[in-house]
Amino acid sequence: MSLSVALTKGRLEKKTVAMLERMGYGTENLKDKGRALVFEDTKKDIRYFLVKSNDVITYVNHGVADIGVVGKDTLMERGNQNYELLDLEFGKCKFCVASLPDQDVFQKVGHVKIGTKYPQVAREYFLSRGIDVEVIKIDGSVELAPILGLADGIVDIVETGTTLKENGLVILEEVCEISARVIVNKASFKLKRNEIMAVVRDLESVVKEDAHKNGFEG
Ligand SMILES: Nc1ncnc2c1ncn2[C@@H]1O[C@H](COP(=O)(O)OP(=O)(O)OP(=O)(O)O)[C@@H](O)[C@H]1O
Ligand SMILES: O=P(O)(O)OC[C@H]1O[C@H](OP(=O)(O)OP(=O)(O)O)[C@H](O)[C@@H]1O
Repeated sequence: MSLSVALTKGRLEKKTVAMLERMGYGTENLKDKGRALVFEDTKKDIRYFLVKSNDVITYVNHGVADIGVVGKDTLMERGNQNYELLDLEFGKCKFCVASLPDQDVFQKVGHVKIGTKYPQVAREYFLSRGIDVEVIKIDGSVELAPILGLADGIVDIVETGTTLKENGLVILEEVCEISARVIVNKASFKLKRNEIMAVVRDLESVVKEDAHKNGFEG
């Protein structure tokens, strides 16, 4: 049975395609893509869609894609109704709470205002800390919010730390680690278990090879 796979375009795209290539899959169409959005694997009975991260989850939720590759950040924000079968160990970054150095939101009396692209994650984190929070949804350049006084602090993704540093913000707490994950629609997993597991095992063998190379194993 053929498989449909939704891939996150943008930051995760290159590494995902490189991984498929190392698995011996036919990635020519994905690499030479022009403006196309659907790509047939030239060796396997698989078609790929390249979409934004939130849409990966939507396509997998609806079973239009059997498998999805998406960041843990997006899964945490949306909530996951699919199986999360594998950590691909790339696209690594962290969710952090940050602020200006003299505005530690964890020391503030009364409610704190947090600017973020991830309102659900921010709300849950502050509630778990027993802090009364007002979350302000921002679509980008989140670091501006405390600088301009829109919020006391932010919850955002930190990779190298450069954006925080260049804007004079500091990390107050690390919320959790993020990386790219493989999700599978539950009904698809019943109907196409063998085909899906073959892909997941191929992905896993590349992940393990890298872990071995990096000296994290054996
Ligand atoms: N420095 C980083 N900033 C943001 N995301 C990162 C970073 N490093 C890795 N990632 C991962 O890459 C995924 C895709 O990020 P990308 O910026 O391409 O798309 P996006 O978050 O949907 O943003 P946009 O709305 O601008 O398309 C994120 O969901 C996250 O898992
Ligand atoms: O720690 P760093 O390596 O500096 O990366 C983190 C930055 O990258 C992301 O922003 P993005 O580039 O997606 O732009 P955006 O602000 O428009 O979301 C994220 O929201 C941080 O601002």
